[in-house]
Amino acid sequence: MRTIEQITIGTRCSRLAVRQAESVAASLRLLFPQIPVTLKYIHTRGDKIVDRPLSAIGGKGLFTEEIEREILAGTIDLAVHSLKDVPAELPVDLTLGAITKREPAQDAFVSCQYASLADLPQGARVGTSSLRRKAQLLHVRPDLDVSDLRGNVDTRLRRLDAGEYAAIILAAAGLTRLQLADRITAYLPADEFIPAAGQGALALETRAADTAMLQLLEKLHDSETAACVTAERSFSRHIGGSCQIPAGAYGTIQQNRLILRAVIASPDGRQSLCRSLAGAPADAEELGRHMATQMLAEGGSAILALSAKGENL
Ligand SMILES: NCc1[nH]cc(CCC(=O)O)c1CC(=O)O
Repeated sequence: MRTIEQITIGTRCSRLAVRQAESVAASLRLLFPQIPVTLKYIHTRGDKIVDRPLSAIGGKGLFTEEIEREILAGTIDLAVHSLKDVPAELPVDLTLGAITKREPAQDAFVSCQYASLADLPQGARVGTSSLRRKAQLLHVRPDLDVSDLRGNVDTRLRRLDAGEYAAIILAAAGLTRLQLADRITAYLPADEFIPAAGQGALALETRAADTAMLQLLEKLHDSETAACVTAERSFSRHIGGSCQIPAGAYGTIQQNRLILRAVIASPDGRQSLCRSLAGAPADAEELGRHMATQMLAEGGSAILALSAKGENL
């Protein structure tokens, strides 16, 4: 097994990505003071596309491909990703060496004028580009004018502040990590606004054969978070989920039981199928698969077909 003499972490250039990579670098330096840790900034395809909704572009791994290529080439050792942005299937020679302890996974309602979703006037404009958020918003408030909002967190907040939207929806975790938690007007309840699989957790991706690195990363691994996100990602994978589809999954651990909630919705929010299942944390993968099979059979397939046809978009 090689001795690790230095660690190069690859990161996207957005303020959130850099903040996340820096926090992992700081943890590594604390745990292994003798190992120098440096960051390498990498532009991804997803970063270059700012004018169209991601759901219209398609292609998995928009934010990860270039970075993965560098891990495989050995120009970086490690990538720090928002787990939510990591496709369900990884390239064969790569693995997630650690899942760090999750921040609150909920979506945040952010507004300059209104205290909550319920306070929004009829027909108010709400910004988000996520099909899942759009469907969930329309499910409870069909009157809303949900319109596209892309860009990094700062850009989205700036557009809200400029008055383009009555409110926007963002992951609470991103705001918290950027020390912008004071911008969170309200947390959307996770049982009604089921977050995206992996939301709020960070994944450390590395070479599957790099046993020395994997051993070192174990120290950053949070097994409760890992069980939850394993179930969530298993669900997504088994429904064939991507950001093209309004679906969400959220696991929590209560008294040593893994509770998985999931949603499959139509893009217009009119149909929304929600289920909750419990199982042992050790069976997380199986729990996600079981949830997917059950929901697809109970009408999920028909709802997904609406997304595939692009109906009601
Ligand atoms: N899709 C972009 C993205 N990827 C991860 C986060 C937030 C941080 C996280 O979920 O860990 C965000 C921004 C958002 O959804 O508001």
